[in-house]
Amino acid sequence: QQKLQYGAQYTGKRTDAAMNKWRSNRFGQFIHWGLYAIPGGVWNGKTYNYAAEFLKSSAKIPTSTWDSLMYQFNPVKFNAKEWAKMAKKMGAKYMTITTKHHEGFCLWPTKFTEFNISHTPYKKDILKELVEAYNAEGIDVNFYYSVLDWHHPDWRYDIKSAEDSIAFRRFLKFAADQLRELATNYPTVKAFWFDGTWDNSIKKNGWWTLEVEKMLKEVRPGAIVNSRLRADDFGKRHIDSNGELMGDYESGYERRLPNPYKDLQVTKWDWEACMTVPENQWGYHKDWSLSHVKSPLELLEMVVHTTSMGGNFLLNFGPAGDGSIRKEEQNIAAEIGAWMQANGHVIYNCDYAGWEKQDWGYYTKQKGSNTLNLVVFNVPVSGLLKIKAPAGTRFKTKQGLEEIAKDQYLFHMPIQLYKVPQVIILETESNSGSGDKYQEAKT
Ligand SMILES: C[C@@H]1N[C@@H](C(=O)NCc2ccccc2)[C@H](O)[C@@H]1O
Repeated sequence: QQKLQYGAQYTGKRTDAAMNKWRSNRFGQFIHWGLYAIPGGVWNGKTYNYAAEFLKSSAKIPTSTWDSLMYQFNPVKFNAKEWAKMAKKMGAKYMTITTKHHEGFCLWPTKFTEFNISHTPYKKDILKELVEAYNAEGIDVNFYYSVLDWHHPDWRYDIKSAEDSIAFRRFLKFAADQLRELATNYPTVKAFWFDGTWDNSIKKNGWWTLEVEKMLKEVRPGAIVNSRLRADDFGKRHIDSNGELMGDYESGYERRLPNPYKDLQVTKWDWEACMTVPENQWGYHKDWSLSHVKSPLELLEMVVHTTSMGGNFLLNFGPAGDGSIRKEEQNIAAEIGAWMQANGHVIYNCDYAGWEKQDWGYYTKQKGSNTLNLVVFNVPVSGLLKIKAPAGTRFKTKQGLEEIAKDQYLFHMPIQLYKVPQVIILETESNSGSGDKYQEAKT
């Protein structure tokens, strides 16, 4: 253990009301929307199959050319209330919006750069419209903010000279000013999702990442920041040089989930996974035939998988440049929403149950309750669900449950065709403790 000035500020999970609400939300909608949605992955008639929000670099477009897209940004089909209603129907409890992505274009009328929504034909404060529409639906709003900024002249990937460090100090002040502006002008914001913090320039300025965390929590008490913002005294990111998680939740799972057998360490802290519908498209891409597009059921399984390991799941939508939501995304929202409508009680305010995962699916548990939720994705041909209970567990539920050995059970599922994941709720005795019926075989 060494004394760190810019390391983790506390250990263990936050248990204040703001963090408890963030944790209980479990399922959120990510929205990537910016100038990149206008070309949608196509430039001069050529389709680029890289992530659409990287078109500027994949098509080697000069900054001045890219930035002039601002004068075309006029989403005539944008309707914040419609987006919010769709998210509500999907069962999202929070929404994270890209206030500024790597391109540097700001969705709010910031004082600190002209490269913002007020200089587009649309003019109005899109961020304000979204925050109000989503909050009106009872959905919390969080802000994604990319520190990496391809537009700003003082951005540096590394600090190699005195000039670099003078320019980058100006840049860090610019970014801190924008973040203070966001925390001040949109007072219902709940959390800040930092991205674009992997470069050496940031790793060499860990002090700034802590200063931003402190400032945001001062301006907006209860505010939540992700581990991706943070670098410590030695440039260590997410986890400090003493092995402690920095920020309020771990944000390393991007387009991948922790293994439910091998990565159980994640159940010890708060974490969030973010996921694209295609293989790797966050911004709107015109051509989704270029990769696998995940089905509603594939995505729903990820939601349940994440809850079963005590994490939040942030599912990405990439609205088109005109403000419309593509049909695949509308369909996902409707299908996931239908299941969440009937079964949200096994997701919201649920957590890791501590039971050994089985092939048929996932366990979740309502905090402090004696009910155990089984969410079945893979119905065995036998119809028998294997359950290995913690030592001495006693079930209140008898229906369908067959004890076959010490702490080993089979749950009998009715043999039928299942088209959606099945939820089975088992009741355990509150003080399930010692005493067992079958002796271990002597082998
Ligand atoms: C949450 C996602 N993070 C962004 C991302 O993948 N950035 C990675 C990256 C950006 C720039 C150079 C190399 C790698 C994506 O554009 C999404 O915003």
